[in-house]
Amino acid sequence: MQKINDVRDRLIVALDVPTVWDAYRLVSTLGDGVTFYKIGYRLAFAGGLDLARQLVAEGKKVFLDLKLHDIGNTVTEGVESLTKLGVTFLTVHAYPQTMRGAVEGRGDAALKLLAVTALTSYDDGDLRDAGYGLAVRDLVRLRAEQARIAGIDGIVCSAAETEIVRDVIGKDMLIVTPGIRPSGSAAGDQKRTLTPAEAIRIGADHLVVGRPIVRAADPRAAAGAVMDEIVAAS
Ligand SMILES: O=c1ccn([C@@H]2O[C@H](COP(=O)(O)O)[C@@H](O)[C@H]2O)c(=O)[nH]1
Repeated sequence: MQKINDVRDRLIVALDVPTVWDAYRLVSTLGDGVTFYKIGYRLAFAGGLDLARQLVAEGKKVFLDLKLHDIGNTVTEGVESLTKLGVTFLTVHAYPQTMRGAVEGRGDAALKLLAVTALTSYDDGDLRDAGYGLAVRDLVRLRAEQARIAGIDGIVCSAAETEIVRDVIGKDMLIVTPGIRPSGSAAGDQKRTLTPAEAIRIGADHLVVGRPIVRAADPRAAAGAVMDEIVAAS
């Protein structure tokens, strides 16, 4: 069982902002209440890797959401480079070759690899459009099983699939869930959403929240409200 010692680590705020300066301002606004940040494409391509190093040096945890996917050797070499950043989580797409390459590249480093099963903005129709013959739940189940076999540390899925995934991966792997929407907040492009309380109650380990906090009129209050829900449901 992966133990989360500090309940604050269960909330991961997605730093989906245009510049490193915006990111710093947000981190400073959120203060000690938020300990874990996700850096995705927007910021990674705008100085976000240096920011990741800096946040780690300041004692924050960082989830690098790069969703790597390439031939195995290239993934291995990319992951080897990323182990030097000191971040906690890195995502790869849950394709068997990709995951095996990532595990090889990670080697003995402390970095935890997360496999993205089916993006939370997808429903069964989107999967059909992309050429898949499986429903979301079946694809998530298959990929979670392949991730376990490949030696991956955790699964990214909608919290709605937590029970299916837990059944396949057992207690020793993590379940990290984007697509979290506090009640009343806009879903945006997310199609498979749950509230923070629902996600925690059903057994998700970490919740990723972006726009409901980042775009809130008062991000600190929004993050505080999500954290209160997490604590109450834990
Ligand atoms: O399946 C996935 C994988 C990653 N994400 C990322 O999480 C955040 C969610 O942001 P919101 O603003 O709360 O929707 C975003 O950075 C995505 O790239 C995901 O949503 N779904």
